[in-house]
Amino acid sequence: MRMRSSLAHGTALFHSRRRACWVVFLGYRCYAGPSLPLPPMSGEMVKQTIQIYARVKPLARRQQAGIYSVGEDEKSASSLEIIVPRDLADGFVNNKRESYKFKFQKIFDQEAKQDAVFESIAKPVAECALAGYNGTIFAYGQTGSGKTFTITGGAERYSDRGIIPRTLSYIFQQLEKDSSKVYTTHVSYLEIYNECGYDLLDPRHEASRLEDLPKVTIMEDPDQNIHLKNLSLQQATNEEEALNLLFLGDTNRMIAETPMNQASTRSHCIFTIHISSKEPGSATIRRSKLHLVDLAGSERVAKTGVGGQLLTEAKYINLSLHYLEQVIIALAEKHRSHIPYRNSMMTSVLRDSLGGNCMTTMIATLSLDKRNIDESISTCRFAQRVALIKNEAVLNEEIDPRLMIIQLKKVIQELKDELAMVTGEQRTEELTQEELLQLEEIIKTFLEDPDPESMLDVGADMRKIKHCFNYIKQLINRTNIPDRHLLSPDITGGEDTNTPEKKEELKKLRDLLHQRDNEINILVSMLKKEKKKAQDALFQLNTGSSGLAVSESSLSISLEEGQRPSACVNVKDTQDFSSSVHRSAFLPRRTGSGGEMSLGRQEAFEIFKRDYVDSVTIEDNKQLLKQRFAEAKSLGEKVNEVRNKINHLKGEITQRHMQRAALGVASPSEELNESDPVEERLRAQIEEEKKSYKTMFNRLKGLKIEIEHLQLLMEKAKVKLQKDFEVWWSEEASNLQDQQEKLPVSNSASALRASPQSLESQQHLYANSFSDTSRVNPSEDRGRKNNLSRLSNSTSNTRLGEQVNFLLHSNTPFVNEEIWTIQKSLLFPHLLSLRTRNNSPLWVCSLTEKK
Ligand SMILES: Nc1ncnc2c1ncn2[C@@H]1O[C@H](COP(=O)(O)OP(=O)(O)OP(=O)(O)O)[C@@H](O)[C@H]1O
Repeated sequence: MRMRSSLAHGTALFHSRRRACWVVFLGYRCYAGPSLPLPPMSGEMVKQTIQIYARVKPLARRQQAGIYSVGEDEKSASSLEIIVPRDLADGFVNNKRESYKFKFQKIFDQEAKQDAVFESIAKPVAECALAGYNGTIFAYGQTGSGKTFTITGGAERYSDRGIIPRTLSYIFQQLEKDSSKVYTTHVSYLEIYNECGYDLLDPRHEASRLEDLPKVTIMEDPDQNIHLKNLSLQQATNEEEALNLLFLGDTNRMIAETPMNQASTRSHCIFTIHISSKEPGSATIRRSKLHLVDLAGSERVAKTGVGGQLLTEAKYINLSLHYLEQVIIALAEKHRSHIPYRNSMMTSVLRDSLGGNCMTTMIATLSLDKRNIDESISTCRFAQRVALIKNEAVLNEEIDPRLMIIQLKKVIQELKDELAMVTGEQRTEELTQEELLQLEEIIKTFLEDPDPESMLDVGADMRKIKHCFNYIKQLINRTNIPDRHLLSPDITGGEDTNTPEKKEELKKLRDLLHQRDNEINILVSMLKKEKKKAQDALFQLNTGSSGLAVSESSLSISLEEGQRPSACVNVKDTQDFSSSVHRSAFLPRRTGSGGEMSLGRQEAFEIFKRDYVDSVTIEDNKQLLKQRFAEAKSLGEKVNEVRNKINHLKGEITQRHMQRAALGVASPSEELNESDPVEERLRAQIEEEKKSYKTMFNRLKGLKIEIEHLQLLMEKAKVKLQKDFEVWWSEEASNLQDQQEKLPVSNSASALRASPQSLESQQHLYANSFSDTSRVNPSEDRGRKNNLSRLSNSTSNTRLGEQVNFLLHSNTPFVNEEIWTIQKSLLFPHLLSLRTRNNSPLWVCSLTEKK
């Protein structure tokens, strides 16, 4: 005999758990009630015979030769036919018959899975337990026929979980779903070994010898209710906790090794799930128990070939199973008044499950190989007798005595109060502090309730009624008096305002109200005025700036408005030429978003950038940066390649190791430590790759630094460019202004009177005039020419041509000699600036490209 290894986790969990009451009431009366449990208040009775099922353990192929067959009859019950082979028929079973037929609710053949067994057998019983009925499922069969496998499950696969874990899981799932009731669940795990009971959830189980453990004993009260002393009930609030307890109990379970079965359980085990449920606020509690029983093997002692301790065990097991059979036989006989439950502990404990308040199901586990055929037939016969037993399950409802007492006390008090009121008898004693507080709470709730139908119910106690009136009166006086002055006559009922003083006061208040109204009106109109003013100012500001924008985009001679009113008069289409160009149009103008440039200025900036002295450096750097980026990218790819290669080579070495190890196993003579040339080569290759990896990696690092540096340089250059542009822009603007001030009015006026030429010839002229800009560096020159051609191309009307033509060919002294170039103002196509040799701007034109 040996104990299964202890489970540290389970034990720890167990120790922290609160121990339940030491006495458990079996039967439908509660375990935790007063010393004399109350009878069930109500209950729907369910009468049914014990349901019997058979499960056939999978056999080895060679044993499967036509020993049994499974069929279904017209009532959809299953029948099992066991055919006794001729060589066995002469034996002790029955030497005349060769075939035995048994009926079951259902037969689970060899291939039946655990989930199917649970669905058909355990689920309905679990549902009954949840509804408040007791239930029992017990497995009966010879050693090794699959009782433990069916009830607890196999340890190998998750899918092998048996009825207990699946039932726990199902029950907790259902409890979670049902929020209408408050449920409490406890479990107990009893082991009956050699007619003694042990608590499998007792934490001392592992540490002590079995003999030293307190035995679970049966006690019977005068009402023949069974109580189990020393069996603990452990609360399990969820599936995990319940499974831990099951696991702990299984670990503690006694097992012995017999020649027939190396891990045969030699004890009866009863795992019980206790469920109680109560609707919130209700005094009715439902309590039910679900016993899941794994009986010890039913084989005959002679066959097991054991002796000593095991023989004693076998005797006890057989004895208790014999008593179980006695009980079953007695129950099956209709007129037997005495049922010998007390003969064994197991029958005492399962008393309710056998012919009592319980829905009971039996699973006959069968091992239908030749060797066990007689045992299987015995099991089936036993099952047939069990099927005759009728049980009467009732809904286990009871009233919680504590709640019942509270409720009854309340009723008595109410009746007393009513009586006192009817008889006119006055209760003289003062209301207690607690009662007063309660009343105040009730009044508050009543006053706050918006429902006009709500009632103030304080019972028939006159003291309470009086107190309520007083309290409400005080409340009204205290809280409402000051406010009543402000109430309208309708609300106050008009009565209070009738006195001359109150009328006076009311008048004063109304005047005050009127005065305040006036004040508010004045303030509002002031506010409106201010708002309008602000809007006007804002509007003016906006139109002012849009005026600038208009002047900027229009073409006119660069003179102040009013100074040269005739400037545009001579031009054909006055709509296209504005008469003025405001000086500020040329000044650096920031838009609302701060650093953004206006369109013209932006274009100027673009061209300035192109002609900028450092632009070559910037461009070079940009190219270099691009180059470096490309280089870094390809280098990065190469580095990755090399790394992959190294990893691959390493993998090859590992494979090589494995091959060599396998070789070493196959032929131990081969020396594994001997150096491997293939591996050597692979290692050399890795070294090479590592070297190149390192070089490339370093180069990549260098490149990264270089790129960062170049980026920094670019950033700096950008800032410098922007600054230079700003300087140039403002210089340009101030020069222009000076120039405008000095300019003789007649020049421009006469210029505009000059005869127009064709656009083509004008373009030609521009080109010529720019062709001898020898002092300008070639790139600048190219830029200007481009700008010029852009300008000419974009100007499809002849007006611009007319003006420029005049400037170039008129007899004014600066024309031909003085004009050096159409320079910077060409930076943006809307502006033209004629410059003299000393680079001072003469004219600035703004043009609109209207077609
Ligand atoms: N339906 C089944 N499918 C697969 N394996 C099974 C089945 N039934 C039983 N077994 C295997 O047979 C062996 C014995 O089963 P089990 O321990 O459940 O028998 P038992 O009736 O509980 O024996 P005992 O009476 O000695 O406790 C176990 O290894 C179990 O895994």
